[in-house]
Amino acid sequence: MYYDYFAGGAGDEVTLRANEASLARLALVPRILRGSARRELGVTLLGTRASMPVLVAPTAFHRIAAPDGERATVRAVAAADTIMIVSMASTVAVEDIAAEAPGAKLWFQLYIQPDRGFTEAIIRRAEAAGCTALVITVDSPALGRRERDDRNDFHELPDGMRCENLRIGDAPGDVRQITMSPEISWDHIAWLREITDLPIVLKGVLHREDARLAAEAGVAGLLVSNHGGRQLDTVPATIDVLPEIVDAAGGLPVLMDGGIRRGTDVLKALALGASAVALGRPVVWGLAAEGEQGVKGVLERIRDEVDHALVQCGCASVRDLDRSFVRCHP
Ligand SMILES: Cc1cc2nc3c(=O)[nH]c(=O)nc-3n(C[C@H](O)[C@H](O)[C@H](O)COP(=O)(O)O)c2cc1C
Ligand SMILES: CCCCCCC(=O)C(=O)O
Repeated sequence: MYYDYFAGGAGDEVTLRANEASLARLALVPRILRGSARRELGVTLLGTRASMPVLVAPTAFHRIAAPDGERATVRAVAAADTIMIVSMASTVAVEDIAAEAPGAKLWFQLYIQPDRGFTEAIIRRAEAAGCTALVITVDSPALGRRERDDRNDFHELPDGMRCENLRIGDAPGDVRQITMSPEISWDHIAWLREITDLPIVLKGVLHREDARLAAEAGVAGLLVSNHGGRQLDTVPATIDVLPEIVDAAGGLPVLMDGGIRRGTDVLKALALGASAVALGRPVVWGLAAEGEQGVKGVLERIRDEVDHALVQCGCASVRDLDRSFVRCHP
């Protein structure tokens, strides 16, 4: 049941499969004879330095995967010196995640709740915990139809686990439910810009017109995402829309997630204009297999693969990549 929750997607899982399949269809075209002994993998995103262009995407309910849950994840992410986007649906409170690894680089993912006062209170908690950006998930006006969860009747967390960022009191049951609201609009983004100084990233952008509107709305960045194929099934693979979103975004930093499994996938996304990518399920698999060590293993393996793919492509830095490094297989 829990494996299905983490692994699964919406509907027939067409988009879930497409994310990896579209990346696999692209070929890398390396350059030669550009001698350089060392590679620079680091990137600066919205003022936060990450040691590599690979972030940890927000994923819910880590305590289902490992007893320590998000505490183990954040220790591993801090050791890797990259950014963890803490899910609003984490099973450890954002304050406790921050306290577990002082200095960890945290961004906070938010589902805007219909109750603006409650939404604002959550943002204040994220700010006070030291999160340096807000990632607003905008692909969820309703929860995706996840048929694996329906078949397994998985609709509640196990006893003793809650979405701790929605707690409103000390009793075990004093926790609100997350509402995915169809009423969220651009007005809410304007309101968020009024109430917080944190840079805002919109997560779940797939349409180029929305990229243009987002730039107009004054957000700081975009995350091209289809929620790992878990929201509307049959939407495009993220890598397939990335270039047109980059072109429409008016110079905003554009991140991407969905199907990134190898260093070569990271290079393809960067070559097509992403400033960085984020990993969802691979982090959960590392956590479930070996807790903190498992997440460290996933992050160090992908760092090594990015470095190896860069040297093979004749690049000294992730900034050397451009669209000429990628072709679609005939
Ligand atoms: C188990 C699971 C839980 C997720 N929880 C959240 C969440 O709480 N908030 C959110 O914005 N996205 C959530 N996502 C989507 C991820 O942030 C990300 O977009 C996706 O996993 C990337 O695809 P990948 O798993 O192929 O790497 C979740 C994804 C998975 C697999
Ligand atoms: C109604 C609670 C949903 C939790 C959100 C987790 C999530 O985004 C996911 O993809 O699962």
